[in-house]
Amino acid sequence: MEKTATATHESAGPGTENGPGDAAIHISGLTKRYNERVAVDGVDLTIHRGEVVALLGPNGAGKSTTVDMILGLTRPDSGTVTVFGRTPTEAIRASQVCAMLQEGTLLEDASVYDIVAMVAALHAHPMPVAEALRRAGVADLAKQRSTRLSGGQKQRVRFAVALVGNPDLLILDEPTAAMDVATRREFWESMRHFTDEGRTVVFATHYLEEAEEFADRVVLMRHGKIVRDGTVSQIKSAASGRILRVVVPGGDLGQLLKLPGVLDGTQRGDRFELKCSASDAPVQALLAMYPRAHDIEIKSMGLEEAFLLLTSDDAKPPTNS
Ligand SMILES: Nc1ncnc2c1ncn2[C@@H]1O[C@H](COP(=O)(O)OP(=O)(O)OP(=O)(O)O)[C@@H](O)[C@H]1O
Repeated sequence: MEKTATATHESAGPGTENGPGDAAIHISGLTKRYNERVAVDGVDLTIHRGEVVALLGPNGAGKSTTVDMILGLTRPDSGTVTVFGRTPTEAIRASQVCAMLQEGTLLEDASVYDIVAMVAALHAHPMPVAEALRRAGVADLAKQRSTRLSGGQKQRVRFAVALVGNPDLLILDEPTAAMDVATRREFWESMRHFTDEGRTVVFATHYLEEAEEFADRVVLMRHGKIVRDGTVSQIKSAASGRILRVVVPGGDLGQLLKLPGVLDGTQRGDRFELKCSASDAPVQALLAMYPRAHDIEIKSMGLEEAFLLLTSDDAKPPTNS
């Protein structure tokens, strides 16, 4: 059976106004160690109702462990998690949260319809099975056995399983990992419909474009800690650098990397792409050293460059979080 977590549309439970009970998720000092390895390291995070939040970070950053603790599937070593003001277990018992996790097998030899219907029966206020199938784009697969589904189809069935509980909060761990481009687009369209209804969604992803397009807020993790938390544009501006593209006849990457304000770079023949600080110094120094440099193009960092910069081991710790 699919690993799911669920709850009802009842009141938020205990908690003060604008406090833990008011939030969809409230995390304080959350820490999890595996032997000597700290997977999640003192995370504080509040996610408000109606927010769509992307958890981003390189492999091993602690995203899945955080998600598992939000769902009560992993017990923290220290710190607390509340979901709508309750413990994760209470929220799950009360059926307010549903999840779509990375692994989790679908019941073998049952039809897609039966799988989703069985999960619906576990919930207090499920949505009609046909609606969950339609929203997840698997209505035409209703009679198929799960063993005969492709990886992307299985992911969509997992999505139907998560949706059928009709949750206020949906948690997704790399939901589109096995989907092709068209399926991914359909998935996010369906998700947009879901969030338009004012529900809260938290998703872990490696796809920066998904975070950019669908998240109100991006929480960037590295080595078990939150290194940035803000809107996509805030994250981009936190990595306040520039990308400098330039043709330098006879240029030498080693020399260019020594110029003031040049952080990193690549070379293809005479073409260079340099990651620079936001000041004018790198360009001035470049032209002083190579007056024949031409075709200079300067642009702000995109989310991908910001992500790489902020999650690299050389990244400076954030000053505002
Ligand atoms: N059950 C476990 N036993 C031992 N170590 C674990 C376990 N689960 C996670 N870890 C370790 O904890 C760290 C965080 O892992 P986690 O899976 O949370 O990261 P992630 O950001 O979700 O990575 P990915 O993007 O690769 O899924 C990693 O170093 C991982 O090896």
